[in-house]
Amino acid sequence: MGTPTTPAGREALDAILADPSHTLIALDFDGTLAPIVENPEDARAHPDALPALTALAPKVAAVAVITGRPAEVAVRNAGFAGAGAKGLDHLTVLGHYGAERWDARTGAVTAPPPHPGIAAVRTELSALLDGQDPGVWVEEKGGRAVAVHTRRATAPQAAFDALRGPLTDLATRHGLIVEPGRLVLELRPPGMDKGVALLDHVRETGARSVLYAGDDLGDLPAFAAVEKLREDGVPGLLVCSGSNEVTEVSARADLVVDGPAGVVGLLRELAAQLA
Ligand SMILES: O=P(O)(O)OC[C@H]1O[C@H](O[C@H]2O[C@H](CO)[C@@H](O)[C@H](O)[C@H]2O)[C@H](O)[C@@H](O)[C@@H]1O
Repeated sequence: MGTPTTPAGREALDAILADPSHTLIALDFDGTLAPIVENPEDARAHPDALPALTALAPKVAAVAVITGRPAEVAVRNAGFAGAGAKGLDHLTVLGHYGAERWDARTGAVTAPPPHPGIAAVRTELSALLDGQDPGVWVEEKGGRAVAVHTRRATAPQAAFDALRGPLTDLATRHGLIVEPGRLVLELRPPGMDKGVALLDHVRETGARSVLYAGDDLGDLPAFAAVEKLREDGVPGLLVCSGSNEVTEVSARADLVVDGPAGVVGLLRELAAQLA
């Protein structure tokens, strides 16, 4: 298992190893548990993710996946609902940045009503994207958000930069926010982020230490939440699933691992050490 490069990270790892039954393991999905691919529908958890999680979950207080995806999409693409997910009864998936929730114990999804701004934005989006590179496309997210992807454009970063301003104006006019990610600009309701979701889940589970792993800008509120928990005396280990697309996350992390394969290796090692 890699060694955290910061004193706070080493303290948190020691706390996790000493008292795993009060540890919350919280993980992002895309880019952290699942390798990045061109088509979001094709994203699947790393093949070793499920075995690693089923080995680790019974040894800790709780495991949560906190994702921008609809909860049921993350559940399906991670393979959490199938027979291979034995031992994951303490697993919760917090979708749409924490606005939605799926619990392994019940298999049910709870969600607030859709924000009316999403339908309004959807009707204006085609005109705004008219004339864009044909590789720019819109992901529908169950009527609760829309994501404009530029990964397939001829010049992905230039398309992202050009669209950011107009999409922000559009979102603002309809009471939404823009969540920038890895070559994606998501228009979604305000009021929830991964930091709020993580703090709520720490309170709910009574966790006394936390590990959070993420790779993207949308994970930074969760990183800030862990930093706040540390100030309040709750040790937290910040893990970056490293990529060459986002540098802000590795700069804030205690431990940088090599993408989803590295995250899964860390989870597996943790499970082995706790045995
Ligand atoms: O919070 P996350 O689990 O990281 O989800 C955030 C967004 O991830 C998805 O997009 C990213 O992954 C795609 C599949 O690998 C990739 O094609 C895209 O470029 C990435 O940005 C997802 O499609 C979005 O809806 C999520 O908001």
